[in-house]
Amino acid sequence: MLVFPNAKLNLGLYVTQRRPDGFHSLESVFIPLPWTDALEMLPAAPGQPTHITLTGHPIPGDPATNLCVRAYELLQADFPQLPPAQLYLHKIVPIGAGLGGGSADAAFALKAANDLFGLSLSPEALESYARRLGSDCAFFICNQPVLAVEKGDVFEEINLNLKGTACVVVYPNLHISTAEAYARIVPQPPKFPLREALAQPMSTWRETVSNDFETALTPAHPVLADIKNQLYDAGATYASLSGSGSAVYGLWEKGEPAAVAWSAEYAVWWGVL
Ligand SMILES: C[C@@](CO)(OP(=O)(O)O)[C@H](O)COP(=O)(O)OP(=O)(O)OC[C@H]1O[C@@H](n2ccc(N)nc2=O)[C@H](O)[C@@H]1O
Ligand SMILES: Nc1ncnc2c1ncn2[C@@H]1O[C@H](COP(=O)(O)OP(=O)(O)O)[C@@H](O)[C@H]1O
Repeated sequence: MLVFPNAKLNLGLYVTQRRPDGFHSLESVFIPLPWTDALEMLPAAPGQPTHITLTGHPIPGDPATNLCVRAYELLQADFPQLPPAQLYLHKIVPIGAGLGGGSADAAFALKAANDLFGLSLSPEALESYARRLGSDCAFFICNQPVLAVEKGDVFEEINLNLKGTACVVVYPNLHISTAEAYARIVPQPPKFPLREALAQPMSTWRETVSNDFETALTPAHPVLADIKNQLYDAGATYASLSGSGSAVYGLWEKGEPAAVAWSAEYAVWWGVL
């Protein structure tokens, strides 16, 4: 079974509270971004253990602890009938970019195992496995725009239609660890409630929708502000850091992005949402 785990963008991100478990409560709207990896899952050859073959961007860490393998093993613990699996992951989405790529791979591995081996798990059951793998992993089970609260793993519906919006995402080849990014934040309530702000025309978001990580990380990484300014110069209606960075995106409510000569060291995706 071949699936294409997609990235996500955060529209607004407010870190509101430090929780007793050391994690943080947040408020953010997650939307799917059609920048994808490719993940294939099939039963392993007879006598072979579960194994992952990795191509594309190198992924830090031991392949045996790759999030796709961990997702599969989590299901195997509850469904001993699952055979060893052979996984192939071609990594395209930048890592440590605030695009949730690793979480997407894990969520799509859960969904692929469910379909391939007929486990008949509901979306809610898959979400509870996903929550055990990462805070933003559960989003990728239903993979539609939501207002995320708590640890980013509890969702409220939001009426937001960005279909047809042009989008440019720029990753400046800067790996920012999510844990370190959270450590730089002083939690506080949002200045403008996110749901209400996003209900207004996109042209107002520049003044009302922000990302606490962008404020905290830009002084140490001025390249983030440079990219954002270039996106606005190219006509973006709204531009922001995604998640804990370092990818910065622009959205065009109408029209097309003007051409920008991005550094050859950057990874750039553009398309329509
Ligand atoms: C910041 C966000 C916003 O969408 O996205 P990314 O920038 O990673 O894409 C997410 O909260 C990232 O979620 P995820 O990447 O799944 O984080 P996890 O693996 O669960 O946690 C990594 C580390 O981030 C911190 N963490 C994460 C989530 C949260 N609500 N509070 C936290 O304090 C903890 O220090 C944790 O050890
Ligand atoms: N399949 C995977 N793809 C990406 N990262 C993975 C994967 N499996 C494990 N990881 C680990 O997860 C970390 C965070 O990855 P990622 O989800 O891309 O970050 P972010 O959500 O900040 O963009 C990486 O540094 C890597 O060590």
